Amino acid sequence: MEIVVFGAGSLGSLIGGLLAREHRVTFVARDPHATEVRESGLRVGGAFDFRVHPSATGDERELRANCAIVTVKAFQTETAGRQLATGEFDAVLSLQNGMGNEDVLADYLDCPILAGTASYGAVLTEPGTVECTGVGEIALGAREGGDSETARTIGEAFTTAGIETEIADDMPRRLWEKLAVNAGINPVTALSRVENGTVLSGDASEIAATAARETARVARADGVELTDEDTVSAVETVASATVSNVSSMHQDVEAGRKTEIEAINGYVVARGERYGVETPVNRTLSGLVKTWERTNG
Ligand SMILES: NC(=O)C1=CN([C@@H]2O[C@H](COP(=O)(O)OP(=O)(O)OC[C@H]3O[C@@H](n4cnc5c(N)ncnc54)[C@H](OP(=O)(O)O)[C@@H]3O)[C@@H](O)[C@H]2O)C=CC1
Ligand SMILES: CC(C)(CO)C(=O)C(=O)O
Repeated sequence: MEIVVFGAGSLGSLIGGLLAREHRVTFVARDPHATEVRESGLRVGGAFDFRVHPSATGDERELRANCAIVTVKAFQTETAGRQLATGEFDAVLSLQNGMGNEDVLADYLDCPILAGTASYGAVLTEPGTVECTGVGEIALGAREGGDSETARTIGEAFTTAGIETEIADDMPRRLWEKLAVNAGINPVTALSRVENGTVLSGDASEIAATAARETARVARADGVELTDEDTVSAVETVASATVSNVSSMHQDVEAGRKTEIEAINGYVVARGERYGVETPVNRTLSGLVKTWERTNG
């Protein structure tokens, strides 16, 4: 299969590297990473140890492939959609965190847009080298839920490349559950500068659980079956499985980078307003992170 990875940073380089063992993969990446991959290949370390040689370009326009995988940060999705619209793809799959990415892509693209979640951990440690910090799985399917032939085809391509992949007919519920996990863990760990395991006890646990319960309430107002108990236990399961992880938002604030707060807690607040669901903890967390962004990001 011909696959384009649009935004080959940490996650995109890992997933693209795994796929390149079986498929023809092109990275759309920034320099110096793109040049290093083009000239010397990509080393995948951490939980893996191999080198592959995908194509790599910084030229985002007029690309063609069976599938484009979008792995830019949520606030870069609109640019990705605009650039991908200059090319031709049978399908586009978002593996990003946060909500609304698929809708933004659908605004620009005519092909089927698939939703996905990734529980792999990845860090681009230097140009040409990505470390897998946690082997997880990919779930992908139709963004509106239900069966999808396109999702099955792309899922098979992932599986052939040795990626643990589930074809899911309930992506809206999965996206909301992942959103609840991120809404609970990410801002709490970022604002307190603690590892994920800290949200398993004390005040941090209560704040994360409340943010997750608020998210579940908004999800239900949006027509998705998600219980408070399921979301709180999802937060606990992920925090337990990633005890020593530095969450992506914590990494962003440490590095002085813009965060994905708008697509995570900001989305919960905005959707809550639409349905008349109160989300005071998400509003507070979102407001604090945005205040930090305005003054430091
Ligand atoms: N890393 C992980 O372990 C996981 C990440 N995710 C999610 O995946 C998404 C990506 O995360 P992550 O990989 O960590 O982020 P990164 O910032 O490492 O990767 C995105 C990359 O895309 C590049 N990029 C953005 N726009 C363009 C463009 N127009 N052309 C070329 N390159 C571009 C960025 O460059 P620049 O920074 O210069 O803009 C960056 O190198 C996020 O939504 C994240 O929440 C989900 C699960 C796990
Ligand atoms: C699951 C979690 C919280 C793992 O750190 C994550 O997705 C993130 O850091 O963005």
